[in-house]
Amino acid sequence: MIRAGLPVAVPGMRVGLLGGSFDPAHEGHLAITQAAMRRFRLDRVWWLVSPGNPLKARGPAPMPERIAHARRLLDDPRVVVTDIERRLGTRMTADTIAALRRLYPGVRFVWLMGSDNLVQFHRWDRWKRIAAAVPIGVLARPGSQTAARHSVAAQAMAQARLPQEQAGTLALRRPPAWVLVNLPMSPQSSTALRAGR
Ligand SMILES: Nc1ncnc2c1ncn2[C@@H]1O[C@H](COP(=O)(O)OP(=O)(O)OP(=O)(O)O)[C@@H](O)[C@H]1O
Ligand SMILES: O=C(O)c1ccc[n+]([C@@H]2O[C@H](COP(=O)([O-])O)[C@@H](O)[C@H]2O)c1
Repeated sequence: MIRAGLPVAVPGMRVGLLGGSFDPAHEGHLAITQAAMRRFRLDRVWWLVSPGNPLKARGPAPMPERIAHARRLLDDPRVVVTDIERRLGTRMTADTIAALRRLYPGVRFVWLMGSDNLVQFHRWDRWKRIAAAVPIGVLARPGSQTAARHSVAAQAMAQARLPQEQAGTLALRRPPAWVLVNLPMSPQSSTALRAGR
């Protein structure tokens, strides 16, 4: 599939989707991206730089600034920084995923998130539809693993959880399917960077 301004992917390719504000991008994003590629056997990871998280009151820095910084930080041609949500006009993840599945038939998408996001995943718009549409790879983030394991979404999706040893099959699983993997964790956050810490 080739459409101006959108990343290229061919059927069968395994593509991880890391949505985020990236305000700014940091070592934590790099660490989970590398871990996701390795553990979930992904061919690519797309950083979906969000026009604005629907649950965050504060508006982020301008998109071109966030994208330029993310690209400067990256040194891996398998990772693509994209403003695809702005181009598609989607803001809710459920809509973004539906649009991507239409645009890229046969591509194996996996939604990626830090474990802090699993804690509040049940508050996302149509979260069950997201879980029914794509496998989900959750990456441990300091301070949130226990809450993530006991979260509303984790409990509701308990039957669909894979053991870590099967993480490599995630992209080929019929959703709902999810796994929480441990990794050498990064304490970095955009909030801390914005505060100059
Ligand atoms: N250090 C980290 N470890 C694990 N996951 C992370 C880490 N930093 C960010 N993530 C994950 O990356 C995705 C995008 O995160 P985001 O761009 O909001 O960064 P953030 O550091 O969480 O920002 P903020 O501090 O502004 O909330 C989310 O799924 C988040 O859980
Ligand atoms: O769709 C939703 O309701 C929704 C609610 C909260 C967060 N998200 C998405 O989750 C991703 C991580 O957001 P953030 O701001 O924590 O980086 C990003 O792609 C957001 O658009 C999506």
